[in-house]
Amino acid sequence: MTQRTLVLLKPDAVRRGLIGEIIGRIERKANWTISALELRSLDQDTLEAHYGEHKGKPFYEPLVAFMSSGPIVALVVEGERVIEGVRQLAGPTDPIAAQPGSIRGDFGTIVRENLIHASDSEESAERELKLFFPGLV
Ligand SMILES: Nc1ncnc2c1ncn2[C@@H]1O[C@@H]2COP(=O)(O)O[C@H]2[C@H]1O
Repeated sequence: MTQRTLVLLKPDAVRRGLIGEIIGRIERKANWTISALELRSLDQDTLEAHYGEHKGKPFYEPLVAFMSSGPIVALVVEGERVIEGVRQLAGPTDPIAAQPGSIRGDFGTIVRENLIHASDSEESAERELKLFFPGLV
């Protein structure tokens, strides 16, 4: 089942010099392809659209502030079962609960600053890819 997913390397990953480390882990999985990649800063509209489901939750405002605190790297990754696969590489949301060996488990301690976002379903991937890479066919 070939899929596409949106991956974001969050501002903490960029600040800490972990772009290569994290992208390397994605590249080393067999048969996946990075088909788009961009370093950019996120505006408020994009963040509101991306995190709309969390609006009103206590962590929403600090999350949006964090995500606009520096550049992120946005990637499109394609391949067999890539949606589930990248989320396995990332580990669970809370880096302390994440297994060592996963990206969050190896590098994170803070729930908000958990290094990486990856679409959680085909529906989310479709919506998020349109938002971040509107020119994608
Ligand atoms: N309880 C929480 N406290 C702080 N940040 C959170 C909490 N739950 C989720 N988040 C952040 O909200 C983000 C939602 O998208 P992600 O799963 O990529 O990563 C999540 C964390 O960065």
